[in-house]
Amino acid sequence: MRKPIIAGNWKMHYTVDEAVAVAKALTPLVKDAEADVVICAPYIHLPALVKELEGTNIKVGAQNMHFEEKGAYTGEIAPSMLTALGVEYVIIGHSERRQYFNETDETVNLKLKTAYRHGLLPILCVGESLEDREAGTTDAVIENQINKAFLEISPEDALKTVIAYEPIWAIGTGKTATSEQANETIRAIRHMVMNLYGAAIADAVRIQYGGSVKPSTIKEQMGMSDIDGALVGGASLVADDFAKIVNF
Ligand SMILES: O=C[C@H](O)COP(=O)(O)O
Repeated sequence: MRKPIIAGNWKMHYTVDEAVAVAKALTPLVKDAEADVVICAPYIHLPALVKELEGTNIKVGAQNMHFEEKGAYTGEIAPSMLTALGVEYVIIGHSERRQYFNETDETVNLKLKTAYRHGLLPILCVGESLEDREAGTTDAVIENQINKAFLEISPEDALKTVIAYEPIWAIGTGKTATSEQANETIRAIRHMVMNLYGAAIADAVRIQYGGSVKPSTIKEQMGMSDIDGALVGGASLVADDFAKIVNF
C-alpha cells in the first residue's frame, strides 16, 4: 500500500514573512492528514519554514539544488546547505527548470545521485509537451527521461524517489489532464520503473500527478489506481485550498 504524498510547489512566490504566514495558517488545517505533506519553497524561505514547521507533519523541500558538493558556482545552492537546515525533500528536473534554466536529463541524473548521497528525498519531475502528446510520443519521451534520470542508480535509491508526472501543457494553464489520462501515463511510468527495477519496486514507488490540480479535481485524481499524490503549484499558495487538496 503506497502512502499518498501531496507536495506544494510555491515556485517564485511570496516574501519570507508571507510564506511563514501561509505555513502557520496551513498547519492546523492539515494536522490530521493521512498523506505525507511537503512544501517546496524558494531557498531564502527555507530556514524560516523549517523553524515554523518544526514538530508538525509538514515537511520542507527545496525546488532545486546543484549536483556538486561545493565550489565556484555563483548563485547556486549545495545539497549540504539544504540538509544543514533540516530540509528533507528536493524537486529535481521540474519542467520550468528544464525549459528556462538548461536542466538536462544528464544534470537531473547527477542531481538525483547527489540527493541520495545526502539523504535528501527527490521529487523527480517528468512529462511531455503538447506537441509530444499530439504526436503520440508521450510514453517514448517520458521513457527516455526516466531511463536517463535513473542511469546507474541503485534499486534502494530508486525506491526513495517520488516521481511527479507533469504534462507541461497542464502546468499553470488551467488545463488539467483528465484523471484517466493522468492515470494511464502514470501506469506507463510504473511499467518503465518495472523494466528498470522489477515489479516490487515499481509497485512501491510513489508517483504523483501535477498540472492545475485544484480542490475540485483532487478527489477523482486520488481515486485512480496509480496516482499516489499530487505536486501542486498555484493551488498550494492559499492555505485553505492546499488544505482541501491535502485532506482529499
Ligand atoms: O510543480 C507544480 C506544477 O508545475 C503544477 O503547477 P500548477 O498546479 O500551477 O499547474
